[in-house]
Amino acid sequence: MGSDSDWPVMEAAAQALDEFEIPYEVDVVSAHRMPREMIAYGEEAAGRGLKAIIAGAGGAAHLPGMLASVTPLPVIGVPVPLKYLDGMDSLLSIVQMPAGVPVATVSVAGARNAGLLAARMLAAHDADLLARMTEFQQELNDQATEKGKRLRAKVEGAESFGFAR
Ligand SMILES: Nc1c(C(=O)O)ncn1[C@@H]1O[C@H](COP(=O)(O)O)[C@@H](O)[C@H]1O
Repeated sequence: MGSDSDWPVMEAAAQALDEFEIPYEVDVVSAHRMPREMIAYGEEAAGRGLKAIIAGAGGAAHLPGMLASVTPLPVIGVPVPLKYLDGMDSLLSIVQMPAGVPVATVSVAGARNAGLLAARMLAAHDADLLARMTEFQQELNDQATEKGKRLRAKVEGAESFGFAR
């Protein structure tokens, strides 16, 4: 991430990876403030065995795109909302990449989905992880079904006491 101040948002990516027991590293690598280190980080990532990079940054968020330009690994960008502009600045600077240099951009503050997307990328080549991802999706399905059931019971219960829908 561009700064340690992004961690409260980015932590959700780490939590998602924890849930799938995927090892990861966390670091501050700013394109603006430490350009040489950022280039070295990107250039060395694949050789060090990393499989994907989740890059979160706020404001004029050049980090995800710059990393994508120096690594062949998939890069997932997380727009981090700051005090002004509600994250629109970060979203637009991450999502509007020129053709040839892709960054998979998640929603503003969508770090959990960034973690889950990285897990899916790894799962494409890992049968066990793929099975766990399928199980996870089934749990989401079951939870949504349960929510519908609870809501129907509540509304139908209210009606039987004479409340309007
Ligand atoms: N967008 C970038 C980059 C970059 O893109 O290289 N480096 C830092 N930042 C962002 O600046 C914001 C404020 O950082 P500070 O809280 O350290 O002042 C953070 O959201 C960071 O991601």
